[in-house]
This record gives sequence, C-alpha cells and structure tokens, in this order.
Amino acid sequence: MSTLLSFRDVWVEYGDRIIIEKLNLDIEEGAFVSIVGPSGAGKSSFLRLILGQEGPSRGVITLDGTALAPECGPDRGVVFQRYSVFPHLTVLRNTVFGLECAKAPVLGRLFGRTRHAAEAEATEMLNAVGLGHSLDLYPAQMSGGMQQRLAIAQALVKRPRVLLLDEPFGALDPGIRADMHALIRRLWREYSLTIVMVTHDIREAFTLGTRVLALDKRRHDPHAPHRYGATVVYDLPMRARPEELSETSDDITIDVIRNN
Ligand SMILES: Nc1ncnc2c1ncn2[C@@H]1O[C@H](COP(=O)(O)OP(=O)(O)OP(=O)(O)O)[C@@H](O)[C@H]1O
Repeated sequence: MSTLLSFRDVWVEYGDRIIIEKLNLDIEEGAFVSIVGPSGAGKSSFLRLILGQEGPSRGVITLDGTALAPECGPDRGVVFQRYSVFPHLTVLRNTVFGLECAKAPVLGRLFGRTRHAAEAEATEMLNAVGLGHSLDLYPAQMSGGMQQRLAIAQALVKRPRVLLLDEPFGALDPGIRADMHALIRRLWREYSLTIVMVTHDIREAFTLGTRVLALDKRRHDPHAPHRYGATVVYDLPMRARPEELSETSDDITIDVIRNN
C-alpha cells in the first residue's frame, strides 16, 4: 500500500496558542484511521487541515506526494455529525448537487446528457447507501440515520481520494449506529476508500479502524496550558480487519503499541 497523506513537522497555532505540534504521520491508501483524544486535543483541527479549511502554521501536508491544495476539492469528502444536507433539496437533488459543484463550479448546474449521467451516478450511490427508494423525499421527512446515509452518498458521489468523518454517528441511537457501522465498513471495502474518522466512542474507533491514533499533549504546563500542543501519542495498528469484528465482539487485538 502506498502513502496517500503525509504530514511533515506540522503545527497548528492560533496566535501564541499551540494546538497541534510537530506532527509527523503517514496515512496509507486504503486505511481506515480512527482518531481519538480528549476534548480540545485538536481532532477537528486535524480534519480541517486535511479538508484544506485551514493551512498549517508550519510544516507540509501532501496528498499523493503533492502539497495539499488550500481549499476543499472533490478529492476530499466529508461527513459531519449533523447539518451536512440541504433541507430544501430532495435526496436525489442533494446528491446531484455535489456533482454539480465538482463538475460545473461556475454555474452550479448541469444540463442535458451530463445531467442525466450525474443523476444516474447519484442514484447508484443512493442505492449503495440504502436510499434507492427515497429519491424524492426531503431531509425533514427522513430519520437521523437516513440523513446520515444521504450525507455519506453526497460525499462519496464525488469519488474522493479520502473520506473524512467527524463524529458521523454521534447523534444516532445505538441500533441505528450499528447499522451505520455495517454500512460504512461495506462502502470502505466496496469502494476501496481511505477513511479518517474522528470519534469520541472508543469502541467505535477500535471496531471500525485498521489503525487508531490518539491525539493528546505530551507535555503540559499548568501555568501556561497554551504553550504545548497535541500530537500523536499512540499509534495502534489493529491486527483484525474490521470486517472480521462483530459489533458485540470483545476480542479486539492490537499489533503494536508505540509512542512516537
Ligand atoms: N479558529 C480558532 N481560533 C482559535 N482557537 C481555535 C480555533 N479553532 C479551534 N480552536 C481551539 O483549538 C483547540 C482544539 O479544538 P478542536 O475543535 O480541534 O478540538 P477537538 O479535539 O476536536 O475537541 P472536541 O472533542 O471537543 O470536539 C480548542 O481549544 C479550540 O478552542
């Protein structure tokens, strides 16, 4: 497997406040990376770096060996915990809209044959996430789980190189969550995705991830908490592949535990 994303001596600082420090990390193509860590450790900031919503204050991030573009492009898809879908658009229009933005960035609309092709692609993706029978529904007519399925279709229809998940299942009931775990695992396999997922749920991190990264501060100065930032303090490759683990399984095994 080749390296898809690479971080070299990456820092995130707001004024004199250090959030992430000296981050050195390679993410392989096809990996499912779970990010855990205490509140405020910089997990969302880390995702924003990959998304291009903000640049590092120092260091370099590359995607496929090329410096990451400073704006969010179709090579990176994202699903947030809530509010990713447009309430005034149907399921199909929500999904086609992602393609319109990628393929017709100026007009934001596709016409004729390209529009038909986009609708066919969107319908295929909606079938893949289990919304094939809900194309004409509006988000307000759907459950939270269905809305997250739509958000995943919206992100995946652009065929991103990397899919970013920011607490995507955090607002869902446990039963629906288990269904969504099975769905994302299937999509990860079928579409050969590379996924980076932030979660507060340790079991979810270990159940889904092929690798679990813990972000935290290595050093702490109680008199000046802003002086030190977080970095990867644990990097845990999982021995079992996610498809071999059941939701209720307790036999999670870890290959190596190493402190960077
Ligand atoms: N634009 C900004 N300006 C200043 N500080 C910021 C900015 N964005 C984030 N921060 C600070 O950076 C720190 C890390 O925030 P971030 O949201 O990345 O943490 P997190 O690990 O995702 O937290 P949580 O688990 O609570 O969501 C926080 O202390 C936050 O206040």
